[in-house]
Amino acid sequence: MASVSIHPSVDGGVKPGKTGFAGGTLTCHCKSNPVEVQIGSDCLHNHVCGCTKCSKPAGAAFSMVSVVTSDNVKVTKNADKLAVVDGNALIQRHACKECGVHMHGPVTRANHPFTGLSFIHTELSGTEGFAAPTFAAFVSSVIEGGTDPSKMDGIRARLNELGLPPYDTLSPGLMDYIATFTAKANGVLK
Ligand SMILES: N[C@@H](CCC(=O)N[C@@H](CSCO)C(=O)NCC(=O)O)C(=O)O
Ligand SMILES: [Zn+2]
Ligand SMILES: [Zn+2]
Repeated sequence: MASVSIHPSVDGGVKPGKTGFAGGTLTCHCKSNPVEVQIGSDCLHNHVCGCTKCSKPAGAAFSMVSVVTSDNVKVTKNADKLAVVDGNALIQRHACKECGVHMHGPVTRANHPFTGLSFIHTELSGTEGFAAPTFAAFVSSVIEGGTDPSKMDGIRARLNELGLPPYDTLSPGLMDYIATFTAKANGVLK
């Protein structure tokens, strides 16, 4: 079963984060003049994501992605190498123009439940300690990325084995958070 590569950071088992971890520096894959992004806090809601938009390491079926508040994200080196992948997307993924790695993805859209958060890939940090992923999101979306549908049972079984419950959107907690935000915005809930 371990033959399915979910993501290199979890394929050998999910490693727990360090309590009180205060952040680290994310570095892109360029051999010279890499982009550096300082993260000033631990991450929240870390998960593996099967969607086609998040950047996945070569050979991996999933990305690993989490959020921090955007005030905890600072591009400290080679900011000129960054470009927004899709200006129309909710998550403004800033990728290195040379190596293609997604370095940070702020959400700035008005009146969205994720506004003020930035999506990051903590495996780009040389320092271990960021909070571990706790679930798998957009699992069925790996088919959109080219995975044979016949592999889905094995992929979901492997995710369960790793302790990453598979969902086809976000986790129930995050979906409830989004629905609560929408209900309040519509005046249905106080
Ligand atoms: N089936 C689509 C799903 C893409 C999608 O909605 N991705 C989510 C999760 S990304 C991290 O959890 C999302 O919120 N996207 C917003 C955005 O990408 O701006 C597919 O696979 O493409
Ligand atoms: Zn790069
Ligand atoms: Zn995604």
